[in-house]
Amino acid sequence: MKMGQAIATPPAVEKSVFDIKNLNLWYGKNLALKDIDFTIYNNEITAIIGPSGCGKSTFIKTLNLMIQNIPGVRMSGEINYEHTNLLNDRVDLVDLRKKVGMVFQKANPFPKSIYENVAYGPKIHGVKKKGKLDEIVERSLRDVFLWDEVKDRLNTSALGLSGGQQQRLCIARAIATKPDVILMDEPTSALDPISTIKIEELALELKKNYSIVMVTHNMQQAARVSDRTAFFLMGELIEYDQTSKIFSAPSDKRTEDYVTGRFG
Ligand SMILES: Nc1ncnc2c1ncn2[C@@H]1O[C@H](COP(=O)(O)OP(=O)(O)OP(=O)(O)O)[C@@H](O)[C@H]1O
Repeated sequence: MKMGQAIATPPAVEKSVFDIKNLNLWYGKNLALKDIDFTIYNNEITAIIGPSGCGKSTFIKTLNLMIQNIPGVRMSGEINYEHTNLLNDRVDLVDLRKKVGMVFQKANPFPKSIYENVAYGPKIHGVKKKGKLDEIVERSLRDVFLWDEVKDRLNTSALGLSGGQQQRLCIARAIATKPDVILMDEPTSALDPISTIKIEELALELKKNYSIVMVTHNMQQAARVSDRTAFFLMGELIEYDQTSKIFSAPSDKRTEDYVTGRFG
């Protein structure tokens, strides 16, 4: 190397968290996911978009195997997570769902106190000491920017919170067990615009420590928060790329038609 020559910074290595290959999923005889190849990367927000019925919810529910609760579901292919193919290897579902947490469209806090909602997961996973639980509850509620709003009413019912607060509580409940991945299935579709913005800001903050996969009907939301966007159509993954590319210069005409509002 010559004197004064700059040392090139090697490109950051993108680490994947899920590596999905040839995933097919049937509800009875109906093929709902067709040959999906999909890599989900660490510390990113991955948005899943597409018209109603294209398979977004089905896909996201394969990642923590929640889909298996539905009778008649059959899958083939590979869902590789932490060197394990979730479809072939024996998987401890309690452990998987600790690592791959989920938040739903409609906030679904347990009919218990705010404190108990957050402490629930850690207790199941063996944390018994009150001091440790207190610490986890406070940290989780701080991480979702809810602590200051609820610290004086931790022992009151979670059902007394507003919709937006309930959704942040559900995210706190998901992160209390220190997952790797948080799945969000239309997390803001039942919320007002201010609560929606709060959840989006929260997702941007959380991706520093977690990987987030977010199903959304709202294309502006995908464009605002996600690093990569996947466009599904009739069970197929049509295009998956950097979000900026999907919204400004998609490769597939069908993606372009969808993101420009020509159908959907
Ligand atoms: N429990 C089920 N049993 C049978 N078919 C189902 C079931 N759930 C979904 N499907 C079918 O699978 C396909 C994909 O549905 P899915 O709910 O994944 O779509 P989606 O993109 O999430 O739709 P939406 O945006 O309306 O929520 C649809 O044809 C749907 O009818």
